[in-house]
Amino acid sequence: MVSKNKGILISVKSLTKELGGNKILKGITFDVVGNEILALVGPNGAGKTTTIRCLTGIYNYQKDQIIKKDGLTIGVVSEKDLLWEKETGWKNIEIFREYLGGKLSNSQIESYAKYLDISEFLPKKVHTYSKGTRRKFSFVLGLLKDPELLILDEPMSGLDPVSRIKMRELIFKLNKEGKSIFYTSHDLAEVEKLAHRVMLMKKGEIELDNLKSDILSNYKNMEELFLEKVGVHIDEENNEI
Ligand SMILES: Nc1ncnc2c1ncn2[C@@H]1O[C@H](COP(=O)(O)OP(=O)(O)OP(=O)(O)O)[C@@H](O)[C@H]1O
Repeated sequence: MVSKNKGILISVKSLTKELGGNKILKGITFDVVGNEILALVGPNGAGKTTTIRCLTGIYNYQKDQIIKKDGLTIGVVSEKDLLWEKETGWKNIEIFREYLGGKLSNSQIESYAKYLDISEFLPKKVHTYSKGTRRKFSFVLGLLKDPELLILDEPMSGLDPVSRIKMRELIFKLNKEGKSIFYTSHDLAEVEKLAHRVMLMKKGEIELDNLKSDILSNYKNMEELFLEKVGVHIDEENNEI
């Protein structure tokens, strides 16, 4: 059923995180709202994965810095594919279902796998999967709980162009069905196509948080915004390396 709920799913308030004695997140504040595709972009090392690790509970945080809606179900696709290598795809599904709980039936899983062209791999052991197949398989695992919110860390990295288009269409479909998506990406053209709202993070701070439509009324494209916000000027005619 399509939910029109635009309420707040996660409220992040002045979130800080220190790792190895360095302040990685410097008091970031934002909301993840219902029925939205929210993209988090930013240079390498900005703190995107750290933010996701806090949201998904891999890193601890102060209770009042992240407040989740009661009963919120979250499906996660981490930056690294965390899979049982010596087991088959189906066995992985069984294990994750047991540990995380899962609502999806095997036939629903099959249909996602078929759409992403990986159903032939489900009976095979995970260590035989290519990088792209792993990514797609991890995405299917993220759907196991039929979650209200999907948190995806670079879900399309390593995917070929057709697979990217398919995953984008699948994310659109999941969003139309009522799911919210919070994801990180370095592919600004992709973000321009997929996201409703964009947050740009730099050195552990949120530099910009705006609707894509508003951004594109002020900038030629996401790349222009990104370069301005990270403070890079590229002279394309006299570009020296
Ligand atoms: N366990 C750790 N100990 C110390 N520093 C860490 C640790 N994990 C990450 N960092 C540092 O935290 C900063 C943010 O890292 P993070 O992985 O969140 O960035 P990111 O925006 O996801 O980068 P990328 O785009 O490269 O994936 C980096 O400077 C990184 O070196």
